[in-house]
Amino acid sequence: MTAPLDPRDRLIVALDTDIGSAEAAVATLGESVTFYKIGYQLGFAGGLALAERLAGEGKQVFLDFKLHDIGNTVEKGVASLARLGAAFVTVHAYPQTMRAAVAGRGESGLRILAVTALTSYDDADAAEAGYAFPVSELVRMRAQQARAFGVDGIVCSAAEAGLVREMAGPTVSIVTPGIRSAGDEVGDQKRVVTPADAILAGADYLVVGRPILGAEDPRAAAEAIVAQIANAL
Ligand SMILES: O=C(O)c1cc(=O)[nH]c(=O)n1[C@@H]1O[C@H](COP(=O)(O)O)[C@@H](O)[C@H]1O
Repeated sequence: MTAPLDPRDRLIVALDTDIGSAEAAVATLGESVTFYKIGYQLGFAGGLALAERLAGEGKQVFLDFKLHDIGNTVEKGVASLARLGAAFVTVHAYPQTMRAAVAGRGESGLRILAVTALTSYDDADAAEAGYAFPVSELVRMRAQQARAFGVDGIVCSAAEAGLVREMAGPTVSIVTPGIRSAGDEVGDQKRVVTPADAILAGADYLVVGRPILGAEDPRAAAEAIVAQIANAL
């Protein structure tokens, strides 16, 4: 297991918002959050500078760009991202892409996370995308390949965390979005799990966006999730 010991460091808050709201959220969340995710919405609108600033201030940063392209482009792109000081970057879990990303990160310290099957997909969505087997099979196959290519972590639903641990081995980080507490709006997520159940299933990190940023008191919402993580450990 590579998981950090402090329950607080296992919560990754997804800053899916504009730059002004992201800066306000970071100020409001203060010491309650140590790890932030910057994806398409913020990354393409000033978020890279914020990523560098947060990393410089001692926060952990996860760049969620879900890269997928020809090997040369992925390798060079990851090498460029490695200079920003982030802890994680996502790529889609295709063999060429995973190999290239691992080559591109080199010894930089940036860790490659392979996205197996998006948490907004269920078996019907997988069938619509042309897969003749259930989502869990896709996750199983991709986790096994990720291990073979030396990928550092796996993104999946916590519903598959046990399966991923079995396939990907003891040292890979398991990162789980699709986290919802009882009563939360599910939105477009389909494979959702509560914070406590995600930890009990073996997740190392929980990615949470709207349930925190959309809460009346985001700091209290973050603290409540950290408490649920701590209780489940
Ligand atoms: O790579 C991700 O972070 C990711 C993978 C996945 O399968 N599902 C998923 O929801 N995510 C991201 O996790 C975050 C979840 O946000 P909320 O649904 O608002 O909690 C979003 O930023 C998604 O882009």
